[in-house]
Amino acid sequence: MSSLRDQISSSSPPSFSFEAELVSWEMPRSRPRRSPNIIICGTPGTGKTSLAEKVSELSGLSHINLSKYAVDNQLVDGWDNVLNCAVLDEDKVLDNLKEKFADGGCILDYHGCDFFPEEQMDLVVVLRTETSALYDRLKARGYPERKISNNMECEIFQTILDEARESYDEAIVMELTSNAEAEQRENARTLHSWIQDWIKTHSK
Ligand SMILES: Nc1ncnc2c1ncn2[C@@H]1O[C@H](COP(=O)(O)OP(=O)(O)OP(=O)(O)O)[C@@H](O)[C@H]1O
Repeated sequence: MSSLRDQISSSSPPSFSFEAELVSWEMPRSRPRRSPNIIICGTPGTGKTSLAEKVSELSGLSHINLSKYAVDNQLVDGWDNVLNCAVLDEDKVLDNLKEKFADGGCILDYHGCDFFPEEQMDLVVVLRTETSALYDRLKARGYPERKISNNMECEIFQTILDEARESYDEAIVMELTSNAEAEQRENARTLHSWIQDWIKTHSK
């Protein structure tokens, strides 16, 4: 009498195959975003917050002023005495924002951009401002000379633009000039129509 093992090994294959079972089981994927996530970055004073507010008004996406958000939600890791601003605890920030990023529809405004996960970002906007206009804006804020010159150097050496290009696929990095108010309105319209196109394309 044949053993159970023999019976199993000699029996014809079952009607389903193990391979087919495996193929039908997919890796869990992050849920698709219904709206894009956008970072607006650039040297302090280039107009990130004011542009993000305008785009948020036009598009309905939610604006997160990251420096303020991090302070309000205790996601900071000290104070930078040179730049005179809070130092973010990047891990805490990412952990705090991961659900929002997964849903999509965030317009983040922050001077840097390199620590956001590339797969969660759809567009990285880098604002650029001529040095004379930037100097006037920073001076009007009453910033100390050291802070002004640090920020001016950052803009002259296009530090943030390089950071964006090194951290993300260049196809999603958009450089926009932000020297005059008319330009800011134009930038807001450009980003609004980019968002509408993105939503149309991704809802098909
Ligand atoms: N394109 C522009 N033309 C003229 N003025 C502008 C423009 N963009 C911003 N401003 C003005 O410059 C100042 C700084 O703008 P804003 O606070 O938006 O800059 P920011 O990049 O967010 O700065 P920070 O990083 O320090 O928060 C504001 O008074 C704003 O009205």
